[in-house]
Amino acid sequence: RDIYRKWTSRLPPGPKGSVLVGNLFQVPATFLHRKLHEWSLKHGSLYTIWMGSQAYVVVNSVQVAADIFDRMSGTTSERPMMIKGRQFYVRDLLLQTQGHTLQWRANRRAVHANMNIRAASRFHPMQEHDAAYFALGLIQYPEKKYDKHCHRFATSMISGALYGKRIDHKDDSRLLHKIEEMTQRLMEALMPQNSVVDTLPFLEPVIRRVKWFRKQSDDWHEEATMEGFRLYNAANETDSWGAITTVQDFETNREKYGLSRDDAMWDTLALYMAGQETTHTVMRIFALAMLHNPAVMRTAQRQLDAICENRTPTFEDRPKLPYIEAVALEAARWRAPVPTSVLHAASAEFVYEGYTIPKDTILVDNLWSQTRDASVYPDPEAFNPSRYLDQTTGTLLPPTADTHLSLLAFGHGRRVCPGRDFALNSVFIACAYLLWAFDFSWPVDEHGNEIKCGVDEMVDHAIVVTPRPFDFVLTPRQKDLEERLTVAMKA
Ligand code: HEM
Repeated sequence: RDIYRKWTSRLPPGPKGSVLVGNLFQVPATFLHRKLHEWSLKHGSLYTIWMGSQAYVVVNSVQVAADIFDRMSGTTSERPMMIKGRQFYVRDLLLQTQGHTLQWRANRRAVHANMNIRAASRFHPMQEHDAAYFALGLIQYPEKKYDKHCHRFATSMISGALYGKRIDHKDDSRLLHKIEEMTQRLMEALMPQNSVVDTLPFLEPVIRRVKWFRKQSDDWHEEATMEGFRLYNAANETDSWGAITTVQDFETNREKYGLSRDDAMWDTLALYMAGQETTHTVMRIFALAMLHNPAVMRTAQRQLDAICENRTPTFEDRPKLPYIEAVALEAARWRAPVPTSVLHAASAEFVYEGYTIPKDTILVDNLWSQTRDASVYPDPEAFNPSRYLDQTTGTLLPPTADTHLSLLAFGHGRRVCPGRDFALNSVFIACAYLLWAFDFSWPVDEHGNEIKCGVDEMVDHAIVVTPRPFDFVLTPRQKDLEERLTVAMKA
């Protein structure tokens, strides 16, 4: 039946696979985006791969993605069944894997109320403070690797906004690691190539019935519920700078949002899981980009020096710092942290360019290929913040209504990342502080050769792909830097 279905399908053609399992054995266990990109060079902007009997339509160009995920979002905003991850691990309680249901809508509304562009600005004082603390930490704790500093910063931001709990440089608490470790286990379970039951769904009733098969997922669920409530119940009212925490808002407005206490707990956990490693990764990509592109670093520093002179940057300076904003946007595009986004699915059959895409087809929003689409990003491998700027005035170009080119790394349609404004605020202010405070350079070996990390030396953490840890030298570029950062933190 499957073979007949494949032969008669009117899906876009793709790489040839074997008759029974399709492309299953051609799909690598890691760096999936590289294989999908390689196929896109041969099969174009839209192609199909088969994992057993499940069709995956891969969307590779900016225009086709805008058509399918934005214009047709009414039918393309479903999430796949993902029996192992969505059903067994999170029991359909986690926002990012939930179906396009009324419950998901209620969750999204509550999250949007907290993280939309205006609401997210209430966290500016906390973010400014923590950016100064980030820069100070790089001076005071030089033995700690840069990636650990980024990790602390990203975790402190999200846990401050959700629970009002910031993370200290000396802190090595559960807050820093526990949720991340659980997210990692979940991400692995969600990767289709790691799930036998998603490739051979007829096994589902057996696995559902036999407790032993479900041990891993049951343990994960129990642990996540416990950790989630531990954090939720201990949350502070504000982030310590006067902004209402997300938990506090949920507790005040739960009824209005249509959430139970369990829903509210899972929503905060969803934000924590989604916001920690992504933001952390962009900060690592930013440093890698500055080290490989010293001319960009100097242009950014010139703009900072002209606007801030020798005081620390603030959010108030943002409209006058378009180049720094563009550096943050380009870091997210250049090495998209979530290169194949989160899988979407079709909730009904639809026709696109003469192809018929049946209900339940999985849709891969291949952000990696889209962010290398040379028709809209000329010379896509170059790290070039100027692509977002008006070449005459140097101001930020208005967003492209059709294709949101400056925000492509955050996905599409109704599922677009609801934390993007909050994330970009964190990244903007941290980039501004680090560029204002330091020059970045590669360390050298005993022969004077630079010890570099290549732009493609990445680690795959399942869903999030991040640069490997690397060393570099930070040279202070301001007089009395430590004192000034300390003063900025107290301001
Ligand atoms: C620079 C950092 C970030 C990047 C690159 C990023 C990227 C993404 C992407 C690609 C998606 C999938 C969108 C889709 O399915 O079309 C997503 C979803 C999501 N993100 Fe982010 N994200 C970032 C930071 C954050 C932060 C800080 C939060 C929380 C405050 C967050 C919360 C979420 C949630 C809850 C979803 C699921 C939305 C849904 O399924 O309806 N993200 N993000």
